[in-house]
Amino acid sequence: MASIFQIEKKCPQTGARTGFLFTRRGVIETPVFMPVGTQASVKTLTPEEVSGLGARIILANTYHLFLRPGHELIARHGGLHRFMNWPRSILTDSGGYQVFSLAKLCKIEEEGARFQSHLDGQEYLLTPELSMEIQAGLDSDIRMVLDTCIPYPCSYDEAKRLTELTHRWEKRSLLAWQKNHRESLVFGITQGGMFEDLRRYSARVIANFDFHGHAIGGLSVGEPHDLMIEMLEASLSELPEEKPRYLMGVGTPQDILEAVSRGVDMFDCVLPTRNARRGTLFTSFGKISLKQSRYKDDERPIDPECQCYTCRNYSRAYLRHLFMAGELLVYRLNTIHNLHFYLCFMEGIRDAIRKGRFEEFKKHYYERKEESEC
Ligand SMILES: O=c1nc[nH]c2cc3[nH]c(NCCN4CCCCC4)nc3cc12
Repeated sequence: MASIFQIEKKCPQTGARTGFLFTRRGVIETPVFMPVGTQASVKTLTPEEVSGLGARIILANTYHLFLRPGHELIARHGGLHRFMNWPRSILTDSGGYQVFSLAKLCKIEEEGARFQSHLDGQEYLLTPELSMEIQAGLDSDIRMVLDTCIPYPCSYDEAKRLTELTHRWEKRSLLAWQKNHRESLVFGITQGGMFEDLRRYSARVIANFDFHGHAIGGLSVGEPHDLMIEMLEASLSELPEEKPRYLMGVGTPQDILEAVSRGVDMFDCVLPTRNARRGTLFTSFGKISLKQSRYKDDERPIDPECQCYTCRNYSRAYLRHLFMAGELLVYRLNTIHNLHFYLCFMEGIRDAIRKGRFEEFKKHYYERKEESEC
């Protein structure tokens, strides 16, 4: 498989590295955070605003778009890029996790995941082949194999059974992709539950298929932070360094920093966008919530060190007023700020690695993280 990933600089003290990921719709600097655009929209922002914040790849969900408006409609309208006016790269998750976390009465069978739509209760069978067909209709640039996301907690035997089923689904996914999807990239997903031996086993099996990149799945599913890191390390230890590693659904700035230190290149998480709509804002000194009355009369920006449009033009008092009044503008202003924070955080990580100062960057982050709120 042609190399679609080029490592630029490695941190001598940790596993952190910068690199470039090449899709047919552009070059992506890594480590990268992918804003989540589940239903063909990064909620409350236009594609121009998302691009203007520096995003070069977003995530969309196969499960949601299959159920509504349907991948065939989107295909008739020229594919997802045309449909949502986003010309840059799109990664589509395959639906396994959403079926596990959203659908009703989900039954995992050898053939696929049988579930009832959370929208209207209609029954579907999502197979590896159908998942690839949907992602082809969406015409996404990076397509994820169909996997089962193993719940937490889960017994060893059940985790082993679901991991081996996932491996069979991934083989079928890859065969389906090889048949008529070669214009895109295809990533495998490791599982293994919270068992170190299964994590290593799954990573070895997935690494032996011929994927462009490897995702670490089944984490950030409610497990303690330390267990997530332990399972991440076990998975990474068996994945080839020369291919991109993608930690699915992660995460907080701290989780991202710890995962970058261990050699993860790609991230996605709803936190910046979802928290924005809940009035929770990320800052260089921790998080603040507009629900707190202390901001009622506070003329300062969310974060005095932030240069985003929101921080250059609006006060905490104004944003809190909008939030308490239910004014829709606040969802946009908060999302602009939180996505700017995450994308700037990633640029800071890349810059620090390139300058050989990643350890210093990490130390500075932890020093500031618990600063008393300003
Ligand atoms: O194992 C997975 N396979 C396919 N997609 C996934 C997506 C995932 N997303 C997460 N976690 C998302 C956690 N997120 C944190 C912020 C609040 C909402 C939930 N784990 C995942 C595992 C998988």
